[in-house]
Formats: sequence, C-alpha cells, structure tokens
Amino acid sequence: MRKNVIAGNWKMNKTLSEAEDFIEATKTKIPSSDKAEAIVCAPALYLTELVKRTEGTDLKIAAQTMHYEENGAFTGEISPAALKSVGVEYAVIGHSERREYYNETDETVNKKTHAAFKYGITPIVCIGETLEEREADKTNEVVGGQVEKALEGLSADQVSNLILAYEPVWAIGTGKTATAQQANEVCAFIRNVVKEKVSAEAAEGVRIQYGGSVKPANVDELLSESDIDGALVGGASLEADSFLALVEAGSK
Ligand SMILES: O=C(CO)COP(=O)(O)O
Repeated sequence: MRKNVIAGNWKMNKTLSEAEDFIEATKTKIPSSDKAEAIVCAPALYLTELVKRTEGTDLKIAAQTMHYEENGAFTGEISPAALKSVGVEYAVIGHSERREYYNETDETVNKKTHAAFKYGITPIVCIGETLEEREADKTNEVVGGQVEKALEGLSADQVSNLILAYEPVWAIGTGKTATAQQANEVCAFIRNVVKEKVSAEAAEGVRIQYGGSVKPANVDELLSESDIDGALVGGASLEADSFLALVEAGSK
C-alpha cells in the first residue's frame, strides 16, 4: 500500500521565529503512522535550523527548489549537495510558480530530478495545467507531456520512489479546488502514463499528491480517491492546527 504524503509548502512566508514556533508546535504531534509521511517545505534560509529541530521526529523538512549542478557560478542558487550536507531529504521541483516566474522548464525539471536522486534527495515533482489549457481540453496532453519529460532517463526504481504532485494551476491559491473526482481522474491518467512509459511496478509505487486549495474541510474527500496519495498544501499549511489536521487526515 502506498503511504500518503502530506506536505505543507510555506512558499515565501514566515520569519525565522514564526517558522521555529510552528515546528515546536507540531513536531511531537505528528502521528507515528505507516500510513502517512509529514513534510514541511520551508524557505531555504531556515532549512538547517529546522532540520536540526526535527531530528528524531516524524516531521521531515523539504527545500522548495534546488539547482541541478553540484556547485558553480550560479549566484543565489542552492545545490543538491548543499541541501544534502544540512540533512534535507526532500525537494520540491518544478512548482508552477517556479515555472511561471523563474524560467523552470520540463528540461530543468528533468535535470533537477536526476540531480536529486544523485544526492539521495527525494524529488517532489510538480505538474499541472492552466485554466486555459483545461478549457481547451488539453489537460491530459499537457500533464502527460510534463510527466514524460520529467521522468526521462530515470530508472523504474527511481520512479517508484519519487513523488509527483498534480497541481492544476487554476486551483492554486484561488479557493477553487478541483473536485475529488476531477483530481482523481488526472492522477489516474498520470499513473497510467508512468505505467506505459516506465513500468507497472513504478506506476504502483509512485505517490501522486493533489495540490490546489486543499484544506482540512476537503482533504478527506480527496484522499478517499484511489489514485490520490496525499496533498501538497500552501495556504492551509501555514497554521500549526490546520497542518496537523491535514496530517491526521492522511494518517487514518
Ligand atoms: O501551490 C500549492 C502548494 O504547492 C497550493 O497552494 P494553495 O494550497 O494555497 O492553493
């Protein structure tokens, strides 16, 4: 059985003391469950401190992005080797905001996914269509293409171990959630692409999260769907109580 992944993506929110308060309020309250993994995707500046504070707990810390090179002249960037050196175990790759504002492409997403595996970091690879694409009936074409390119050259074993996050761009931060059925349809489609392009075992193993206006009030319905294996949550992950309610839902 696949383990749910409940990940809070803080984006560009919280000061250091707010981040520390959140971690202290949640880290010992994560249910130790074989049904869910709980992750906070924090601003890079706080990763070292938050990894230290969560050592030995069931709360894991992720980076929100990373570079694909090990080192070099890339001012302002953070390498997978640097993330690994401070104990970061997961990295979000190709979030739609990075694709929109920072020139992230399917090609860089693929390079970063390879680099993450090289450094023992589990990639959380984001994909999703815009409203325009959905309205033009291009959801499967767009999402299928993104998945195919993101996974190019990876071994079946690597694909089994990565996390995909299906985040329709029109549902992010808008309060518009895809219905559980709409979300599941695309997640099932994605799993089928993995089956066809990689292997049946990889499709069985890969976790597919849904993201886009997930909150405690709608998470149960989303997680009850057969092909949704967790949630990548922005706004509703910023408050400790709300994050804990989401993790609780994933652990049932
Ligand atoms: O982009 C998201 C998570 O990565 C979703 O954000 P919201 O939950 O705020 O819609």
